[in-house]
Amino acid sequence: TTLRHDIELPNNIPKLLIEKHANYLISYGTNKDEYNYSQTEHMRMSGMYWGLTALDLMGKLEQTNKEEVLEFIRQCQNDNGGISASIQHDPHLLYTLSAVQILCIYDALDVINVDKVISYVKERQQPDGSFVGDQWGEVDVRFSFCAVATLSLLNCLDAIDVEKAVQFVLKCMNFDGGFGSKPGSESHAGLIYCCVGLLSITGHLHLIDADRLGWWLCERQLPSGGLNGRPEKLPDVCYSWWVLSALTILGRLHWIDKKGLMDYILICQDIETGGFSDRPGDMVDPFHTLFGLTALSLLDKNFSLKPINPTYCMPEYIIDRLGLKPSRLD
Ligand SMILES: COc1ccc(S(=O)(=O)N2Cc3cc(-c4ccc(C=O)o4)ccc3N(Cc3cncn3C)C[C@H]2Cc2ccc(O)cc2)cc1
Ligand SMILES: [Zn+2]
Repeated sequence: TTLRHDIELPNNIPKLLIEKHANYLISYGTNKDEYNYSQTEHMRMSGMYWGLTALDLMGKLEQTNKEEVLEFIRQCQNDNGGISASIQHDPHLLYTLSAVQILCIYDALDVINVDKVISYVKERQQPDGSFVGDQWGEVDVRFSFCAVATLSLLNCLDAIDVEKAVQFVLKCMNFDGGFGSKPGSESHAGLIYCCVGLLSITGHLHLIDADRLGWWLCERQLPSGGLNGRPEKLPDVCYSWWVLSALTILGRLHWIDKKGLMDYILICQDIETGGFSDRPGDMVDPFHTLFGLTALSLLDKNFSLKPINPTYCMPEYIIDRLGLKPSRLD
């Protein structure tokens, strides 16, 4: 038998500890001298998006300091329109998307210069349709997703060449039905989410082999119930989100053993501190806390969580308010 990387699950599964997770996220953002907080300055804008989206799903957004967040975002917009992870850092498509997602949740897009964000994103597109993340020029299909998601949230997709952006995504498709970060790169669940999400926004899902990709995604589930991101890897809560959101968009969520995955995710809660970790017993962080909650929201409506939109990883009611209709296969 092939040696499977996996973990053993204990038999008592805790229920979803919403109050603990809300307190963990609120205090993560408030005591700024705490060690972990200082280590994440280089990705602060994304960290804020992860924490605020999780709090909104739990119905706790009114416990956040909206004015402080809006002032921070305003100070992170650079002269070229791009938005950085922290004040005085370099702008990047990753943090421009996180900032726009936060402003959509707070319904406060007026605190930034939207026209300059649009031109910053447009300037990142390359002749082959791909996108670079910032002025250092690294190409990665993750940045294509950031560009398309940002512009669609700003209702301005026509600022870029959508057909060429789609062509580049198709060059990243592999024979296993999955997608890698660049043409020829190995399939990976996180990149599959980015490519499926981009094709969902632009209305090109018919270009995907949904059965072949759906099968590859279901193969991520291990005996522990958890999902990994590539064959032979260990399970990890954040892959629950990358795999489940892609399967939901492809209309094949029912191909997964939902109960097994739910138990795996619930075991990854820290019942003392609140928060979710990648695997049981590891350190929790806001990243895995968001993706544990969004996966549970997709798996079962009976957790007291708001519905999550699988394409944008934002609360469904925000996508509805923006009048956006990302496509899905039924
Ligand atoms: C702890 O080591 C890492 C490694 C990579 C990163 S990352 O920025 O390239 N990134 C996001 C990420 C964030 C965290 C984290 C810790 C504390 C906070 C506070 O907000 O956020 C932790 C991990 C992490 N990773 C790494 C990872 C997650 N599961 C397995 N791994 C190896 C993902 C990584 C890539 C990424 C994914 C989505 C996204 O929107 C942005 C970046 C960050 C920390
Ligand atoms: Zn992870």
